[in-house]
Amino acid sequence: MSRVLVLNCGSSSVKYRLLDVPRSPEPEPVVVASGVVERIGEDAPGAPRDHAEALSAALAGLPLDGLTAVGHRVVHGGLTFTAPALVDDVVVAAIAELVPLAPLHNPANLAGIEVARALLPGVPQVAVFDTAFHRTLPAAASTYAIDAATAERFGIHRYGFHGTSHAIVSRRTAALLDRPLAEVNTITLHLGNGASACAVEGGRSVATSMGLSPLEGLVMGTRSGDLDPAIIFHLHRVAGMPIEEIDELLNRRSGLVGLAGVNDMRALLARRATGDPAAALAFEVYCRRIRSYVGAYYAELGRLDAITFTAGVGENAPAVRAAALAGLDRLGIEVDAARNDAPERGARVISPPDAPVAVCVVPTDEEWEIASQTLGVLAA
Ligand SMILES: Nc1ncnc2c1ncn2[C@@H]1O[C@H](COP(=O)(O)OP(=O)(O)O)[C@@H](O)[C@H]1O
Ligand SMILES: CC(=O)OP(=O)(O)O
Ligand SMILES: [Mg+2]
Repeated sequence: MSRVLVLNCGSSSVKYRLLDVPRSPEPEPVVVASGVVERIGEDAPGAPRDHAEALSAALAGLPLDGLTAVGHRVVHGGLTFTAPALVDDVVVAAIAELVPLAPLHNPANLAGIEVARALLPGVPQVAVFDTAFHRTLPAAASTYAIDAATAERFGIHRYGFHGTSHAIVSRRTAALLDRPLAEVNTITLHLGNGASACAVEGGRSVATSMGLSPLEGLVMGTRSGDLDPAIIFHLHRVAGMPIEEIDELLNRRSGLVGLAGVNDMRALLARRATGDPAAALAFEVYCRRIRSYVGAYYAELGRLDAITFTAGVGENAPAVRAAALAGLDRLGIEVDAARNDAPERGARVISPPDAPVAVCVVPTDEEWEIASQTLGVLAA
């Protein structure tokens, strides 16, 4: 039995989960404790001042005796990290060097690592990167068509994110269909606050919608996803917006919140149900973008066995699943209304029985994937 603490440190929150993992062959982890400390750095009574205070609060009272390891979610591993890494000073320095590529995410991840090292001396710490799963992208998929020397010099490259989720969800899709992973081609749709699509060919990521940063691709709660880069020049030159303000606009005031004033899909669906035209349009833009990626990745894969929805929206919003895949029956993609609307929670198929493409809902479990990769590093 191993006990692993998984930490996902965001800019204003720390999510933690303590897992007991029995020995193989088929380890089913037991969640000992889990929770979230929010509002870090907010100027409010009771809000933790910084990550150190938040993490101390989270760890207080947890049964950490005999802890085997701490697994950290680190969003950006650049090209440096193709696999999870045992944390030492060299790894910390390498993650710090990647901060300019993920200014919203990596500093918080790094703070979590530093604080956990200080609070839990002697416990091995492992960094598990969102980007690592996508290091299998073929060059043609990871290369932006800009001046090659400039791209090389400044690390302009499609890195991809949500890799732990796309990895575990594509594996669980193959298991759900009772087929070997190596034979299954899947499009995984991770629709949470951040959202990304991934084409997975026999377990390997071959295309993904997030790129240099987690801003590209699908429409998200507060992020725009894809847009014409000239919009940025226009806002700068014509609207006179400083670059920092445009960054903030596209990352925090766009997507669903920009279009309809709410970033939460539940709130958006409630507004749409009242006939709010802005909410209806935001929903259409959100679902249409997903459909475009499904079409593109189907073409990329050539043969498609499954489309899998996951994360908060993907697992819980039948209306999004139905609308995103509407009109694709000529491609063998169909959603069965009764199956889609059934209030089930586990991994399940929602397409009609003999459909050529299995449409699935598979709950993600990034924490379990991080714990399992963490133990993998220690075993290596
Ligand atoms: N029952 C539901 N119906 C529709 N959307 C939901 C439901 N439950 C959660 N969501 C949405 O899931 C999103 C959060 O997804 P989650 O995967 O938890 O995000 P995070 O990226 O923070 O891990 C929110 O937009 C929320 O509205
Ligand atoms: C990379 C990313 O977008 O992460 P999240 O969905 O947690 O914001
Ligand atoms: Mg998430």
